[in-house]
Amino acid sequence: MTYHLEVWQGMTNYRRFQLGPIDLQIPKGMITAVIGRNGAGKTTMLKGLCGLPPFQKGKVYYRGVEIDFLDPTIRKYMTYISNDIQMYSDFTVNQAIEFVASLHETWDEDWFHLWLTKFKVRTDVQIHELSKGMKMKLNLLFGLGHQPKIVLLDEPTDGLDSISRQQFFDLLQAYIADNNCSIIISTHYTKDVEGICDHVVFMRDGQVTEYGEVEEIRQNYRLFSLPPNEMIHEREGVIAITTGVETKGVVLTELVDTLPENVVIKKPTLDDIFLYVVENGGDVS
Ligand SMILES: Nc1ncnc2c1ncn2[C@@H]1O[C@H](COP(=O)(O)OP(=O)(O)OP(=O)(O)O)[C@@H](O)[C@H]1O
Repeated sequence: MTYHLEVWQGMTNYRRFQLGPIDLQIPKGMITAVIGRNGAGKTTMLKGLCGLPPFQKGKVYYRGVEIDFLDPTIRKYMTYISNDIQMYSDFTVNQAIEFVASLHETWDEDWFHLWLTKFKVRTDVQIHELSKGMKMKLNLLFGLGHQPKIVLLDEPTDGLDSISRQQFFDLLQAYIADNNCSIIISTHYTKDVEGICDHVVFMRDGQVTEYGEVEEIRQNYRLFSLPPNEMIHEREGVIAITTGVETKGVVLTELVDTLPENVVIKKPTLDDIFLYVVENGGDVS
């Protein structure tokens, strides 16, 4: 299978931080969430994938062909959308639209205005007069207006209220359905992307600790809980945290039968897997 976007042995070294080596395959027509705590290396990896800047070592492929990050035409099919919005602050929204549209041959005027109207962004005001949420929505539309095939979004919903967040994801789902593209979203807030993403990449300390289809990963584990006085011994495949209220943890699905009979078993959410496996256990398998 040829994946839409692939990285082999991607590495970046800063003075106090090493990212990778990372191997990843990103499928087409899906949303992939990159989840990790602050400083895990999400931004460094997203930027490496689109060459802003490229990984210091390793190769990135688009539809099976190695990307040459010195080639400016990659900007036609790839976009990196940061949530650090400092754009054209004194322009009116209309002036900014005219400017951004002029930068792209493939700018889709109808699509852009459809979503501008849905998002109710005023166009006659200066950008600095817009609320943070409106700026973030406009920023997203600016990033997608030329209809790129690889969309990298760095913590796109940080600071958005729940309705704006929903609108944001509605747009992304409509976009992916129309464009058959790949969307990669980084976040440190798992609940944000639960139910939205099809694939997930968990990161910790500059490394990818787990990745794959969300449903498959959820099937690999079970969440268990016990009264707090019933301790459970952690061992390979079993991670538990005891609080005053209960002992709770995750277990590899194939080891469920080895737990005490009175455990309550549930299917874990992505958030459970992030908390127990990625952040606490590191590696249960
Ligand atoms: N240009 C740089 N020079 C030196 N160190 C850097 C540089 N950029 C990032 N780092 C370091 O690399 C590490 C990973 O940063 P990165 O921004 O990739 O993490 P992140 O997971 O996106 O974090 P956050 O969720 O806080 O945005 C951090 O320790 C950061 O200080």
